[in-house]
Amino acid sequence: METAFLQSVFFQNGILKILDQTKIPNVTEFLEITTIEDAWDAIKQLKVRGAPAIGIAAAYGLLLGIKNAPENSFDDFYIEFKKQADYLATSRPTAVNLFWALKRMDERAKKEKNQPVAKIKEALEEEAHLIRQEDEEVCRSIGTHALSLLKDGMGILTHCNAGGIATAKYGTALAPLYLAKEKGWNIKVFADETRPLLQGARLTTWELMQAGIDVTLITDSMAAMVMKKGWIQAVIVGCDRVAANGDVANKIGTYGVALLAKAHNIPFYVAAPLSTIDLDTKSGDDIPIEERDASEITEGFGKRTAPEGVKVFNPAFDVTPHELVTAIITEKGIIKGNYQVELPKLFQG
Ligand SMILES: CSC[C@H]1O[C@H](OP(=O)(O)O)[C@H](O)[C@@H]1O
Repeated sequence: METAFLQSVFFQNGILKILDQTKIPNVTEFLEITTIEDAWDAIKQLKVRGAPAIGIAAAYGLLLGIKNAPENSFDDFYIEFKKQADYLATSRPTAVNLFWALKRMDERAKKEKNQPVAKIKEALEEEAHLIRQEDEEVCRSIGTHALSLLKDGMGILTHCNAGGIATAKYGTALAPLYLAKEKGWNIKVFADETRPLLQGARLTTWELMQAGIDVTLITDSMAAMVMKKGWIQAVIVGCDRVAANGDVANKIGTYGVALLAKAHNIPFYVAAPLSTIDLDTKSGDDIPIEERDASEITEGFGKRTAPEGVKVFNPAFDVTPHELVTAIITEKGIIKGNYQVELPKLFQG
């Protein structure tokens, strides 16, 4: 039986609706967003999060920003369009889906430039819905390809949340787990809590438990021990940007998990939609890494756990060198070997 998924981001009657992921697992609450400023804030505060979900939210948020854009000429409309798109682009720097979605909306606007502006706005809403719909199909396809790497009874470790709520549906790293469940497999998942924002503890365990999938919560520092105990046969994670050489930016802590997997001779898989592969970024050194507020570490979830004024380093992501990536699982298939050569082939027709 197919898993029932909660849609975490969608657009209805001119309103952007998002599942507020900062409230999970305690409250399942949808926000109704009617301004681009609130869309920007929802992305910044991780109320909507996960690379594909961020791209979808940005496409819908842009519709809110151009609602009252001038309709006398394309040129006047496009000045406002660019201003609003550039504003959304400042919300978070690492997940390339944000920029990929905004670029796709820009290309659609230019394609329709000879239409009356009212029609262009309709076409842009159609494009935003297409981005969401396609992501659903992409994630299901990633799940199907990833499933070929898994076996009934396996132990899987994952980091952060790359589940259905981080995408239009199914997720990326978690997609094969839902398909495995549909096949009646019993895969045992170990979810890193993923400090400091605990996407693993709060979101991944919540998603998998709802689906009846066997999940055990561990602290990030326990990953080495569970691997040493032989409980893990594969690691699968999501990503926020794959560089042209196969270096992968993902939630902070992923690089350490990749090193542990290598040390224990465990395959380390990255689930990546083509919308997260950025051939314009040469290597991981060129991926902008978001740094977030110190309070996420010193008083996470409102409880102070470090002295006032302590120095803090809070990068939201790290980069796993391509040498540690066993395979990149995309909607077009599983990529191994020389990523510099293999990744561009994904985009050739
Ligand atoms: C399916 S993309 C999931 C990816 O995004 C997360 O970052 P954030 O929670 O900050 O949006 C994390 O890196 C996940 O692997």
